[in-house]
Amino acid sequence: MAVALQALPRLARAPLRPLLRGRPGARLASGMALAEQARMLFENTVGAVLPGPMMHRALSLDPSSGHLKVRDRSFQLRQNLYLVGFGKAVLGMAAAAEELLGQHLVQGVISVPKGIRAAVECSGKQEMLLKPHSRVQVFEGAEDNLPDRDSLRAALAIRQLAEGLTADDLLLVLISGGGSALLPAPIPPVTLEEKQTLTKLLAARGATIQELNTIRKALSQLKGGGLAQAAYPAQVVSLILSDVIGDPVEVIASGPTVASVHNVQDCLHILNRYGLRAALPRSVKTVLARADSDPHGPHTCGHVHNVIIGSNALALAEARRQAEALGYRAVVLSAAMQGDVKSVAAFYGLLARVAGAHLAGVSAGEEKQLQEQAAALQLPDLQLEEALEAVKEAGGPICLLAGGEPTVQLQGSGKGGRNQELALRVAAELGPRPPPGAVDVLFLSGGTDGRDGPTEAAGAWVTPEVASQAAAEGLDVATFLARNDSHTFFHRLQGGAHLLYTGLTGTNVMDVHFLFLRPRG
Ligand SMILES: Nc1ncnc2c1ncn2[C@@H]1O[C@H](COP(=O)(O)OP(=O)(O)OP(=O)(O)O)[C@@H](O)[C@H]1O
Ligand SMILES: O=C(O)[C@H](O)CO
Repeated sequence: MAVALQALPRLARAPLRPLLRGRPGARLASGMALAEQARMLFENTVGAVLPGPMMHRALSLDPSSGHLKVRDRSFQLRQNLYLVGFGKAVLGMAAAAEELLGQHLVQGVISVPKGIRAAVECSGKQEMLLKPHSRVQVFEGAEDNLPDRDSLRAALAIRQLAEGLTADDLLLVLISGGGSALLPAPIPPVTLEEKQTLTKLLAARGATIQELNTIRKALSQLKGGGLAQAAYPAQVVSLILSDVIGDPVEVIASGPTVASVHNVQDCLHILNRYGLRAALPRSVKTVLARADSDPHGPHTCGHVHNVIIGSNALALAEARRQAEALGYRAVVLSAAMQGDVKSVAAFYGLLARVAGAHLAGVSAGEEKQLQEQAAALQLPDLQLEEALEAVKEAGGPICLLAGGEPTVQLQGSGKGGRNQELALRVAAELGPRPPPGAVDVLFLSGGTDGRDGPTEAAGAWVTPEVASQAAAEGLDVATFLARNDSHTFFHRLQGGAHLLYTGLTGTNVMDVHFLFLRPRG
């Protein structure tokens, strides 16, 4: 455990070090333990997508004129700024907004996860906390990512603030993943309990986030553009930290400032698909029937400016820059890694062997199989050819980067998360069939929010040797995988040395995967 815990103070207490900026050089790559580099790269990648740096990148204020620039748009501030927010990363986003724009801020309300202020305080990240006499009211709720009474109170306070605005006002809306559960405002007669039950059932039956949020929008006063409509005629600027593949603004936190394009038929199809249509509560049927004959049609959002300020792609771009500074040839493979964790692990196993063979200068017999495996994953942005070309050209240290959110079909009752499970499955792929030649290989998978499933770890890293090291300690990889017990496995292996511990990071742009290959000697 000692080794694993060493990582904690680095991320939790100190500002992240700009990692060896500037001069690349193979000397760096070879002089430093691979595991230490991987761990540092993860920490620094997360550090680049913390709410503060992203808000500073997106916003700038001219203090003399009061002009607020949000990317390419300009807004006049004159003590007319209001703020609302909901999501797992919103506390830090609000703190940065207060720091930047505080003198113009009249009032704010945010809805954030239960316990987040205590966790942030505990980790010493003062910059993610609001000022002592802040004008922003904070509600904590949605334990276990489900809407509850506390988040309902927050949603009502947010709606009230929005409805009181005039054409002279500017509403800043801070949005991040987890926002749907933190902004529940069911359309009567649907009750909070009914919404909770329906959300749970859809999620448990495997509905995608797109499907889940289509239903949430249809039953909500604020989702699907409802918040933007409540704020009209004020101008609305939404700053969005994406936790959904492809960064679709209408899906992230159920798009409260984006007009919904779905109709009742879409909802009924989804409910049918998951066998829920017949058992719908009467209230839900009433609201859906009403929406069908709504004379106002969908919300209009012409007064809204939606801006994505952070995403998985941004994290990967930073990881690539930092890996290059360490002397690696770095390539981003995909920011849309999804699909069953078993297929994703098989892909990484094959990729490591093919890339390793190229580096070792031996023939890569499995290249066709790799291409088939990649095609089966259907990743829209996969840069496989580019990556393999880079490996062939580089002939030296390589770092392949990807991100997204694979899915785990839970079968056992063990303790784990999708990152630890992916890492362990990659270890199982590489153990019996490691890459050929004298090449060191390391694979890391980590959740940028710092919490992988219901565990305290953010993820884990593995090498092809993990399976045999585990066997020497009496741990059988296949047995732990069959129980979905990856966390217990890594916790026991070498005293937890392969686990990543960062604590709650205060951000969330899905997961990142790093594959390092380094010729030995
Ligand atoms: N024992 C386990 N082994 C592997 N994966 C697990 C296990 N238990 C839960 N999970 C996975 O963890 C995920 C839920 O955890 P988590 O809260 O980190 O993800 P999330 O709800 O997608 O939130 P976020 O997007 O903010 O990370 C689910 O995808 C679930 O399948
Ligand atoms: O809150 C939500 O809807 C999910 O985290 C996706 O953004």
